[in-house]
Amino acid sequence: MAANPGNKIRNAKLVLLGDVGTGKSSLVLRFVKGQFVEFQESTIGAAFFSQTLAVNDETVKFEIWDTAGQERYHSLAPMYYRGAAAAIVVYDITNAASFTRAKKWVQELQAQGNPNTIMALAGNKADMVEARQVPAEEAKTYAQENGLFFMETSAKTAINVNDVFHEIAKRLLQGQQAQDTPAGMVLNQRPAERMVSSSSCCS
Ligand SMILES: Nc1nc2c(ncn2[C@@H]2O[C@H](COP(=O)(O)OP(=O)(O)OP(=O)(O)O)[C@@H](O)[C@H]2O)c(=O)[nH]1
Repeated sequence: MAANPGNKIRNAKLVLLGDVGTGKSSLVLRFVKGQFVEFQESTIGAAFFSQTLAVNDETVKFEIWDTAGQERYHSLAPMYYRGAAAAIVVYDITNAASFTRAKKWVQELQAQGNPNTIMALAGNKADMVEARQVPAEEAKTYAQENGLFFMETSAKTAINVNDVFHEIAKRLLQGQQAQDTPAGMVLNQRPAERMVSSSSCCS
């Protein structure tokens, strides 16, 4: 649904974390540009994107940091998750080690991050069920026990990709109503847009 002109735009910093090759960049590319590439290059450092999403008559402008999964960039991660309103921790359903890594990211966020950060767990590559190593039920239980919401996604087929961002936007807006100044969000008064702006840099 398109937002009304003159509605509020809420800026929200969002970070993607997860093991190398789990599909973080691919999820962002799918969400921001509606595209998928089979041979997505590994991220160096981090890449920045922005995308707006309308929920009812309100608009969230996501400022997205897509971090590099390679271990050598681990020490940079706090720069990106600090002050984030939301985090998507990504694993690959065909790679059990990436689920173990995802749990470590959750632990780190819980220990170092902002307690108000909305956390999503995305089991990506859901189109590859024949190679599944992580049962959906196991991830769902883990997410419930740790205060995350969980979805299996596919950047390739687009299944649940917009839904993850939409659910985050909804929760951010609900949180906004409950709290006057939630961390990581800035309130602006600007004309409404629906998924209209996108940009990237720094990859
Ligand atoms: N089949 C399938 N392949 C995917 C999916 N998402 C990503 N890939 C592929 O997985 C590989 C890695 O994807 P990336 O998006 O680069 O993964 P990343 O997590 O950003 O990797 P780093 O930047 O190295 O941390 C690429 O070859 C993608 O085409 C998916 O949903 N399904």
